Amino acid sequence: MDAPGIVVMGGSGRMGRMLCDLILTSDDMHLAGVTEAPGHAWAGQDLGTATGGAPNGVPVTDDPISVVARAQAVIDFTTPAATVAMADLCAQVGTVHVIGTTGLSADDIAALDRAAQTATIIRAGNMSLGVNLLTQLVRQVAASLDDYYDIEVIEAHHRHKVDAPSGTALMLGEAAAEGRGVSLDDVSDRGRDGITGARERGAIGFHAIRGGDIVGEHDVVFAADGERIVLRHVASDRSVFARGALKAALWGQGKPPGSYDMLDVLGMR
Ligand SMILES: NC(=O)C1=CN([C@@H]2O[C@H](COP(=O)(O)OP(=O)(O)OC[C@H]3O[C@@H](n4cnc5c(N)ncnc54)[C@H](OP(=O)(O)O)[C@@H]3O)[C@@H](O)[C@H]2O)C=CC1
Ligand SMILES: O=C(O)C1=N[C@H](C(=O)O)C[C@H](O)C1
Repeated sequence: MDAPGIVVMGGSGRMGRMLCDLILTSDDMHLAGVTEAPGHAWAGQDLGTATGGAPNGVPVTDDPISVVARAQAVIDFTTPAATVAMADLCAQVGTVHVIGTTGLSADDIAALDRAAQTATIIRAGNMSLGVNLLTQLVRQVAASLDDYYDIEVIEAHHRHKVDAPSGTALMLGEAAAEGRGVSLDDVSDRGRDGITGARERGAIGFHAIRGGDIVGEHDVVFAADGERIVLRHVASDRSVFARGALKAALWGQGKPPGSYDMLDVLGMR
């Protein structure tokens, strides 16, 4: 069987560039095309030429259907609006949709769930093995401690990041809430400022640092009187996210329609 054809959305983005480079050197898949936002300077060009090299036969387009219908998977690290539109297209043509985009609203997630009735969607706020393992550890620690231990999630990212809390912070917060047997919506306390009053017992706090070129760092703190447990993940290279996404694209081949995440892909459930 031929190696699956992959379409990368937003090939000029930070994650898009990393994904294209990895796929172009992979024996397990080939780069079937790259999509860009309507009117992007690269649209209509060959990817090799657009990136200042020799032509490599990979089309860049702002008309996704022309490449998606002939591919086996789309990898999408873009924006919520672009992701929701692509989920509809993947549902129509039966292409696996791997989603790393964060900052999705409840309405966006509902739209993705509707698309997943006919499409295979794999979505995670963090595609690295390390963070997905960390979610399991956080769930376990939260289940072992009572709410005398205050939980705070602290994340740090580069100055260009547009959403907060990060998708990873929300995954870790969800894991902590699950471990504690509560709903995150009921206990979430985001970005304190001013005269906030004393901390509410049982709250799960979120704090975001933005600066420089930080790739992605997350601490989950369990703080009690007299001791503190800190679970930490540090990403120093975006390839950890890209490799997870490529693994998901291959794993999704032949899977029935539905909503999956990286715990499914990594066999960690
Ligand atoms: N789940 C995970 O493991 C990870 C998730 N992310 C998330 O991925 C997303 C992207 O991150 P990052 O790569 O740093 O961001 P960038 O802004 O560098 O890249 C996003 C790219 O998407 C492009 N784009 C926007 N709209 C469309 C469209 N309709 N069709 C095709 N391309 C489009 C943008 O183009 P233009 O600039 O022209 O608008 C841009 O090139 C964020 O939500 C981030 O949080 C990031 C890393 C890991
Ligand atoms: O925007 C980023 O860069 C990242 N986004 C993801 C998130 O929101 O958690 C994953 C990673 O931390 C990098």
